[in-house]
Amino acid sequence: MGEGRIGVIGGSGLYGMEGLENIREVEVDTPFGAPSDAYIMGTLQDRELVFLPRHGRGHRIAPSALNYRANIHGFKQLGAEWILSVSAVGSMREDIHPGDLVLPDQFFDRTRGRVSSFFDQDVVVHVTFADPTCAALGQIVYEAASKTEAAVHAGGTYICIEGPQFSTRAESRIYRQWGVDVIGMTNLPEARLAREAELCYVTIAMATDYDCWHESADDVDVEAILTLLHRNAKLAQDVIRHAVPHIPRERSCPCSTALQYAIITAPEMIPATARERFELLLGPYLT
Ligand SMILES: CSC[C@H]1O[C@H](OP(=O)(O)O)[C@H](O)[C@@H]1O
Ligand SMILES: Nc1ncnc2[nH]cnc12
Repeated sequence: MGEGRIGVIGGSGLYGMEGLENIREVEVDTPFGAPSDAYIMGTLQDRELVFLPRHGRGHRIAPSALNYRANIHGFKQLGAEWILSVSAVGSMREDIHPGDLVLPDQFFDRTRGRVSSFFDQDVVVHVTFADPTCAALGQIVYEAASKTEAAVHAGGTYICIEGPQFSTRAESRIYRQWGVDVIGMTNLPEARLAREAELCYVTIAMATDYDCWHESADDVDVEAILTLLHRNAKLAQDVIRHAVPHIPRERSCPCSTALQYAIITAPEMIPATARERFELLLGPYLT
């Protein structure tokens, strides 16, 4: 049983969480290396919140260089069970306007060789990932987002590109033909690792631009994204504030038992070193 804490990952433009009380900064070490920064812990409406700026304070780490495993393992160590992941995304649909909120429920992988599993040696684990986000948490976030002034789009496919460059026009047009809804560079490895860590994961995506497919909008650039995000960082925090009181302290969704039937390696073949490395994740299943 976890401690019912709520994790928040701040993306581009969101490097802190206002309104937290009893704030402390916690450095975490993991078997997978160092997270992006110290975690900020505090209480919000009587719930314990754990905040991490994905790219580190000052936005120092590029999407391909992020240690996604360390970031997610750190949340798990600190007792987070739910993760609200805030991200800037490009809109791939005319009716998703810059400034709108999108709650993607599918991902499509266009990254190359990112480390996206904890289980890289000694233990083989295959988690179910057909529905990569937590439906229960998604519903709570949808209701919370609907209380803000922003237009909210429930569901959709987030295509995760390698970056750090934005897409070419040809890529952008082809992605649209594939039927994706938003584009970003960070959320798929996080969602995979959150599932392996049995954490509930939901993306709160903030559309900042029309990438480069749109005939009358400007091609995406960082300046435009950051202008919108600084204006709208409060919006993401409002969604979180509305969601927090409705997030249950106990979970009954399938995310919480994702590893139950996923470990295929014979237990007697798992060496002591691996048992130690994966203790936090596999401990309950390897007794
Ligand atoms: C600042 S533009 C590109 C950058 O923004 C998104 O970041 P995040 O997902 O952390 O909000 C996108 O994925 C890129 O990393
Ligand atoms: N157009 C875009 N492509 C990739 N990541 C983004 N983040 C925000 N806008 C983006």
